[in-house]
Amino acid sequence: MDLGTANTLVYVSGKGIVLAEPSVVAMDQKTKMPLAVGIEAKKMLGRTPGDVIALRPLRDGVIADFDIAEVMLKEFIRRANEGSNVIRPRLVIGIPSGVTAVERRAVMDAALQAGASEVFLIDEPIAAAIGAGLPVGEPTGSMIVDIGGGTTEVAVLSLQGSVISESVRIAGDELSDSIVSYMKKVHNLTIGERTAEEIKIQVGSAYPTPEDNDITMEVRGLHLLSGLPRTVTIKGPEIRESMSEPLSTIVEAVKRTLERTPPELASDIIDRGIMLAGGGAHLRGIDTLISHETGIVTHIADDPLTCVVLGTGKVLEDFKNMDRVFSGRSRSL
Ligand SMILES: Nc1ncnc2c1ncn2[C@@H]1O[C@H](COP(=O)(O)OP(=O)(O)OP(=O)(O)O)[C@@H](O)[C@H]1O
Repeated sequence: MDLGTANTLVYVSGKGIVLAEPSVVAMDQKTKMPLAVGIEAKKMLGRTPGDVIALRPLRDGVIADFDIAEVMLKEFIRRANEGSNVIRPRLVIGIPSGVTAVERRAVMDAALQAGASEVFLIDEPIAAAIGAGLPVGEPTGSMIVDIGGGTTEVAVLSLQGSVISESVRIAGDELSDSIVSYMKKVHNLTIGERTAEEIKIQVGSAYPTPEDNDITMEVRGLHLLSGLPRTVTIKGPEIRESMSEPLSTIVEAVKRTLERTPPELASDIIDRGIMLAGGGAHLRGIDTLISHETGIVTHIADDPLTCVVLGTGKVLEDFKNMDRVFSGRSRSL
């Protein structure tokens, strides 16, 4: 399972990826009953009546609301397990490398309470690198940059382990938040997080291109001064500019990791290049920006959003040979 801030994906041994849903739960505030989990709940974000709330139980890659996370995990495990005769499955979960022991424990406890028989944790950068097809098991350096919703994970890996790694709690969510602030400050327009994400995906970019100025989008929101709905047309370059701060934090994390990399592994990375994974790798021009700032060729994984779950899946399928990759393990029930 890739238990992500933005999306949760589940891979079942022998079947492949069986579930990919937003990490969102809609609850009835009065009865405390879940009304929807996943895609249906995401549609409700920012659009709920008074007694319904749509929540994201994870923030910055870690569990922010334990009870809601448990509800979500229970439902996803149920859906992934439908039609199978396994009652309490064994679970491998990818989590950010920078989390504390308490945060790791919270993930294991939530998964056990949600129905898992045993839980293994794997650091997301290792899972992402395995999923992206990097030769993680060999004595050669590979660099992975996984830009998710809540965290950006940068790691240099060799022999199934992470030699140097850095996890910053700045990723796709902060890029969207910067757009919300920019729209408020410059266009006097209040927009929700879903609209900001749409802007980021449709017109956002990390590096200038000649066609940038032609990319426009009509954005609807509430005008701050009149208090009424208003439509504003925005252009690519202003949105890129609005995201410059979180983008430079991501680039700095990559540079710092490179500076700390032992020379032999650095030479492997120059040969192989940097691999980008996570939904943020889809941001237009992010590969060019990182390549320009580091001087190292940067590739985007084939399907960045599925790298972590594919990596956990490969570990699950080859459990005996991959036991060194786990960073945590619960006692079996
Ligand atoms: N085309 C796109 N352009 C820019 N950003 C995108 C695009 N598609 C998805 N994203 C962003 O990718 C992020 C989600 O990525 P992903 O599913 O890898 O994160 P996650 O695993 O849930 O998060 P984390 O690993 O931090 O817990 C979101 O912020 C989303 O807005």
